[in-house]
Amino acid sequence: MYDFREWRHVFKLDPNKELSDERLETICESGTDAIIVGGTDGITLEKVLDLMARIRRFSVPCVLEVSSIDTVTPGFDLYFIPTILNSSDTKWITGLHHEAVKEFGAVMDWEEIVMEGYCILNEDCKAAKLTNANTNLTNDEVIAYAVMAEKMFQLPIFYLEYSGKYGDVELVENVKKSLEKTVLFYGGGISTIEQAKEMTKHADVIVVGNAIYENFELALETVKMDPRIAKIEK
Ligand SMILES: CC(C)=CCC/C(C)=C/CC/C(C)=C/CC/C(C)=C/CC/C(C)=C/CC/C(C)=C/CC/C(C)=C/COP(=O)(O)OP(=O)(O)O
Ligand SMILES: O=P(O)(O)OC[C@@H](O)CO
Ligand SMILES: [Mg+2]
Repeated sequence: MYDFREWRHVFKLDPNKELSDERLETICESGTDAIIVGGTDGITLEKVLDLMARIRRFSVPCVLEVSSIDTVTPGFDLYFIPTILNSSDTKWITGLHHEAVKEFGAVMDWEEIVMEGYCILNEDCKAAKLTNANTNLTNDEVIAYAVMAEKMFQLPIFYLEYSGKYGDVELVENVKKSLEKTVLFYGGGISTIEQAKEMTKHADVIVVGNAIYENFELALETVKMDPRIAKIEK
């Protein structure tokens, strides 16, 4: 299923982190809607290619979330391109994107490319530091970014990013209410099925990343928040 509008749950795998073949198979066959390959630091083309080849043994949709121009490679089902709406450096909003389109424009298949408007809210996460994101935002300011993503820029995805920290459920609920068409991704600190269920009530898609590397069994359980999968398991 390559239509991210239908997704509810995805795992984000970091090419810079170790995962055994057995665990990778369990993740890919878990019933999750897709695997996103992405991370902030230590990402090399070699590591991306290796992880892509290992995921490709399974039928789950496989997405590259592009974090640098040097690590883009053909072979993924979709390419998610972050633009950090609350970055204070234009490089992370349109700068690198401009360079990439200059370099790859002629070979880019726009049907496979999906823009993500990020709002990063955990000041301590690597992505916030790298992009110099202004995380000191009121709820109204976050909502304004969501509305800009949808109404001004017509971005298909708005991504509330708390990487490494469980976020503010009420804010996620209010952001969701402010969106009509743009799909709301929530990622950050989901490590139990209870948290997965709580965020799923509001976000369209929840993203589980670090928990895979920290408590594999609990991370795996987060898939079961999806009634489609829970039903199969009953
Ligand atoms: C033939 C061919 C090569 C086809 C492909 C064509 C194609 C798709 C070309 C790409 C074109 C393009 C426009 C590329 C974009 C260029 C680019 C580098 C944009 C910038 C992206 C960006 C803003 C990156 C910043 C880092 C970031 C926000 C990454 C997102 C992932 C994220 C938030 C991870 C969370 O952090 P994590 O690493 O998990 O943290 P921990 O390690 O602490 O867990
Ligand atoms: O790693 P965690 O905290 O689960 O966050 C998931 C994802 O949003 C990271 O980009
Ligand atoms: Mg991570």
